[in-house]
Amino acid sequence: MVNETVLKNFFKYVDENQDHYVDRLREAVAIPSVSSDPDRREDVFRMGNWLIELFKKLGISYEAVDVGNHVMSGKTLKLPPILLGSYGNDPKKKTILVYGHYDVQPALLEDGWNSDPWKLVEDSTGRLVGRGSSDDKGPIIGWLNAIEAHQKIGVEFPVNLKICFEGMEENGSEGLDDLIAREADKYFKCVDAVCISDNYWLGVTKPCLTYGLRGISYFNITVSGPGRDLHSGVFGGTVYEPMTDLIILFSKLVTPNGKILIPGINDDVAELKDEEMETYRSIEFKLEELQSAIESKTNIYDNETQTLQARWRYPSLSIHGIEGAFSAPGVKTVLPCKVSGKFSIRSVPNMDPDKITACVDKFLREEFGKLGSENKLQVECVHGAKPWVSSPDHWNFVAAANAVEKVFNCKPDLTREGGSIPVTLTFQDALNKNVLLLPMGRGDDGAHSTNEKLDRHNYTEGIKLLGTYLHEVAAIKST
Ligand SMILES: C[C@H](N)C(=O)N[C@@H](Cc1c[nH]cn1)C(=O)O
Ligand SMILES: [Zn+2]
Ligand SMILES: [Zn+2]
Repeated sequence: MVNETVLKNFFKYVDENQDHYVDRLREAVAIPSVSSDPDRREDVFRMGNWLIELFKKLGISYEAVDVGNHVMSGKTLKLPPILLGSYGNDPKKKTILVYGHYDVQPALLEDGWNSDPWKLVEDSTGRLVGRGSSDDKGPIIGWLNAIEAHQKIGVEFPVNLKICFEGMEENGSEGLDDLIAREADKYFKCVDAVCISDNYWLGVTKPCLTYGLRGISYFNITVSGPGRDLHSGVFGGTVYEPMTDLIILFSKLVTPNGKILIPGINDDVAELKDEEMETYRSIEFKLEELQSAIESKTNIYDNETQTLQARWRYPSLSIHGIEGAFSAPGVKTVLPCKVSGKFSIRSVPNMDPDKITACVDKFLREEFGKLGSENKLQVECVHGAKPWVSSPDHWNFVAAANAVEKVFNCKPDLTREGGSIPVTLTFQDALNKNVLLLPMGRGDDGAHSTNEKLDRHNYTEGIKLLGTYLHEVAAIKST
């Protein structure tokens, strides 16, 4: 049984120290730890060091594992350290592994932010706006705040905690799978279950536990031809233009209503069974919540079930951008000599990353051949991760559901997630343990988008939720 007095004191302490936690998040957001930008790599290291200082303050023993180098945009860069922390080592207690990431997506004021993305600001409704607030700095700091609160109220921590924080999640989690394989029987040996707080509620009111993720295959397709950028007046009409070829290729990938046109891609999608249909009926989700999150009525489907299915159990293809293309304001009449188009495919059971790459490569080469262009095409899958679906019946999920009831006074929805957290399946397979996704933020947080936020309420209740989950884990029979 969980000691209710302990929880009451813990909740009270968290409530009374909210501003301290917000200040801590503010410090973290101020470090622009963008893993996909070579010029920001030092900041990713700075963020790792910031966490190490907090580990030291909280008495968490740690190792900052150097996982070597990688090449990005032609530059050899050091990979940020993977932080492995241990808090407690009592053989009578369960051991929970928590994972999160300290890198973030890029953000520029001119993308449409209402304030500097690296300065956490709180609006009048308690929205804490700043890059990484929800994805994933709020949640990772949430675990550490929960430890600190226990120390301050003088309460024994209910479990042994193993921590794995990486700085490359938004850029393919390089080095992590190998480290987990190496450490499965060492650092990760005593782990009883895994908890990841790195996704979002479905809507804005109801907490959820998540048991599925889509996979991702991220592609770069480069079309090159002329030896340098050219004047379109002087050379336009006389040369094969890389941008024209690329746009034609892009136009062949997907229809406006999301149907992927690459032969073979949809072949392995798991069949929809009656039991799965049942799972959509009980979920509290309204199209209005989606429309509010996307700030428009540009949704493809006019009902909730099809919308959820499109997000969770069918693949999607999104076009993200073109490197090398002129994008600044003004009228530059350039003809770019080399452009790289970026798109990704979110995959679902039973799709396989290698087969996806083979289908994409074959299709693009065939379509490029049809253009009769003298330019060159290069197709590269930058990173690929498999989808993941697990069973929410495990004690790990039951403990989390109990915690949701204690903190939010309601039963959580059981959801799948449209996004990807590549390491989830790795942990499940390498450690042979249950993995639970326990989100802190709301569906309208705008992760990866402009004006990303984490509501103060979600942050503070989230700290309580993570701590209470650990108490529930300690109290539950784990057979
Ligand atoms: C759900 C998680 N917070 C997240 O945002 N994951 C990213 C992972 C990724 C893969 N390539 C680049 N980023 C995502 O789903 O896009
Ligand atoms: Zn993310
Ligand atoms: Zn994330």
